[in-house]
Amino acid sequence: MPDYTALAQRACAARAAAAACLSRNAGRHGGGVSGGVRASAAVARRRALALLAPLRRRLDAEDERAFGESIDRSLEALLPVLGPAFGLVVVLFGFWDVWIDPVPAGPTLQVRLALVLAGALGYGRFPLGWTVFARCVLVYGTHAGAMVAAAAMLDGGLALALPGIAASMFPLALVEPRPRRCLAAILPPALLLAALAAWTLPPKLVVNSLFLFALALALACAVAQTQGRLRREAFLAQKALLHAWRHDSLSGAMSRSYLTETAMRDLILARRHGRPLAVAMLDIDHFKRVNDCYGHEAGDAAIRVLVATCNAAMRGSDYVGRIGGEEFVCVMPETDAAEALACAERIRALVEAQRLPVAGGTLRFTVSLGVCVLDARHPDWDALLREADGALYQAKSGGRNRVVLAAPSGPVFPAENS
Ligand SMILES: Nc1nc2c(ncn2[C@@H]2O[C@H](COP(=O)(O)OP(=O)(O)OP(=O)(O)O)[C@@H](O)[C@H]2O)c(=O)[nH]1
Repeated sequence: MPDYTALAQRACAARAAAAACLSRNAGRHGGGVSGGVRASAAVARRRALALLAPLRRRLDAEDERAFGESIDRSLEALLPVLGPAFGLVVVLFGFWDVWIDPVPAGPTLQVRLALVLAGALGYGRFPLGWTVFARCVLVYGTHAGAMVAAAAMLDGGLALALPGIAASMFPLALVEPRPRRCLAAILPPALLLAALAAWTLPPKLVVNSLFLFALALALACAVAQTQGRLRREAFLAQKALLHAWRHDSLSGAMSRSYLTETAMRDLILARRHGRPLAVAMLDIDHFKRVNDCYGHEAGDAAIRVLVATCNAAMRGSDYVGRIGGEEFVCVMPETDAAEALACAERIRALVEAQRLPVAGGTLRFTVSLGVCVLDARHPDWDALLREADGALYQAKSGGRNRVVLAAPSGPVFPAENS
């Protein structure tokens, strides 16, 4: 029976300690009214952040890095197309200069051409070799800068060209959805615009132009933010799909298709470099009995334990995949027959030593393994697997709970208690 009096006394003491701590903090931060104002500001900030949460889709650090790399890859592919298209538009706007004011149209065309040519260095990876983001800043900065500078050379041209200059921010916001980076690219031509507007336009027009530009900038940032959120969601969905395709949902082992794809690549590499590669095909012994005696949940638990055991017994570069109900294949690159047999025996012994608490008792089970090492007799992955399957069949028919090497004179590891 709990001592309720003692519990109540402890609760009162805890409340008093918390109140003392709060009043100490209030004193430290100015206390009184200003402490209260600060607390409500913090609450308001928390509420605002909660409201904005759907817009601020956050990924963990690893996903954010992979997401950034995917954005960089798409930028890398788009820059050689969008960059020259933007450059062409900037140069063709020379006709607009002629229409607005033919006198300075020659010099404005020279400015446009010079800046576009300078920016063209960033269209491809060469000759600068900069990161794609740095090249994006160079291309956008010079091209938008050319529009700003040429418009400023015309009488009242900056105010007239403002919609065109502002519109150029939106394609950027679509291809670079990370708002800070987007802003970093927009900032240099925006500062140029502010400086030249202040210099060439009457004060009212300066205020008007800057206000409209700020409005367009805010909209472009909102586009980048929304685009970023949508693309992050698409990135996560794609990652989940890929994971589901690559892994068995029950055991976490590789799926059959992903295992085959990965193993075929390793097999080609092993053959090319003359390196050894071994596979072990394994199958739980009398698994039907496990299911019948302890139920399917216990059978599922045995499958998960088997995969965890394989992963624990193998090197980090080895991998295991599920190719059937209770049939698995371990692939061991850079592994010769002796090492593969030792690893397979380790798996067999570890599984045999397991005691799995399940409903209705403690489950013990064993596995049989057929090991095969890649050699000239195996033209492809299927041939290697066929031979490992043959060795597994021998292990089963030889009494189960054992390892057999797929070679006529290959060593066999009989189980101690089989
Ligand atoms: N619990 C569970 N059972 C499965 C799963 N996949 C296949 N099985 C069962 O695995 C059993 C396979 O039995 P068999 O192919 O007859 O082989 P076995 O009883 O292991 O006998 P041997 O392989 O000859 O030792 C069947 O009863 C399947 O229902 C699974 O994901 N979970």
